[in-house]
Amino acid sequence: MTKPESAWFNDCYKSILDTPLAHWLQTLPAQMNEWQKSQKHGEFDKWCRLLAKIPTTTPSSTTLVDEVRIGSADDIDQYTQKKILGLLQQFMPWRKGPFHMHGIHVNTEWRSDWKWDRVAPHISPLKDRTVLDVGCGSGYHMWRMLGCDASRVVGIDPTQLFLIQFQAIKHFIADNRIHFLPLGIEEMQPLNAFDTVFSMGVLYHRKDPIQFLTQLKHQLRKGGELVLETLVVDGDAQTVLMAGERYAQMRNVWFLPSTDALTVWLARLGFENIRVVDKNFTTLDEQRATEWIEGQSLKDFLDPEDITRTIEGYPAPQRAVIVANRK
Ligand SMILES: Nc1ncnc2c1ncn2[C@@H]1O[C@H](C[S@+](CC[C@H]([NH3+])C(=O)[O-])CC(=O)[O-])[C@@H](O)[C@H]1O
Repeated sequence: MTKPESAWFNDCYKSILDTPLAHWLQTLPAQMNEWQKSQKHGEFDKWCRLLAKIPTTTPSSTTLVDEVRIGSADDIDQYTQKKILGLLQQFMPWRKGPFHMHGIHVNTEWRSDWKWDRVAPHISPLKDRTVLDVGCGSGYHMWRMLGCDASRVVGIDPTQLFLIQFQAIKHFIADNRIHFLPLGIEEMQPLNAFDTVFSMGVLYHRKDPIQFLTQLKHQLRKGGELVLETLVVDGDAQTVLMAGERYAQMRNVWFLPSTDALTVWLARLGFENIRVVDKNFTTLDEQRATEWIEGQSLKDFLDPEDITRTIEGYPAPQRAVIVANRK
């Protein structure tokens, strides 16, 4: 029997035939076959069996424009709603959202819609653009990109539970313009093809941020737009914070540049028209513990005496959005 992920990947291949991404087919199918053979998470097949149990419904409406909302509670009976809820709970922790499905509110750790509201006014209209979201998490922002009429949205993220969360949402929205591939950016061939590349919340997780930005550039066509969102610190063009073992309890945080330093990096790497369009301290309302995650959230990672500092004594999380074009 065909594995569910084979069907997902095949749909993706079909949807990029005869598009500016067609040359990806030179490497992608072999790479995903290899992934299936040797990289699948121990729980992956179990998650797929749970996914297959999600009832098929006929949503009365779907909106992706101001929020991600699929159908209403009235479209289904209470038993079906409980069944969907129970299955979605199996895919916890749900970090990026929120999602509304048939009256179920997946109240995620993050209000990712607030980030989108800070980003969206400053970018080129996505209508008819081919878009890549690097480090897409559950795919929340991908749905919002589709809501802006992008012609194709591809998300990559190596965390396999997020692929499952994405497919759980896609179960309710059959749309062949949107695909998630369980890859890290470093595994992608340089496609030089996307009109817009988003990378939100990833740069600080990369040990070599210069290489990372170069990899993002090589996914864009000439003139294409990079939308970069990352943790920053105050300071001049020479200021970059390298955290110690942990930053706000996260182990895998490397470089937090100032926006001026980031602008220098981008200019040196061959970007132009570089604009810092937003800067914002993450609030305790935007990232908080809910019933959809197990464990702690931002409040527990800040100094209880002074929330302008992390528990380790660094400046509290401040995020910037930078938009630039590939020369
Ligand atoms: N090498 C890699 N290549 C691609 N993705 C990666 C890599 N390494 C880690 N990730 C993925 O990058 C995402 C970062 S979260 C941002 C989500 C969304 N964009 C958001 O803006 O809310 C931010 C955070 O929670 O700190 C995770 O989903 C990782 O699996």
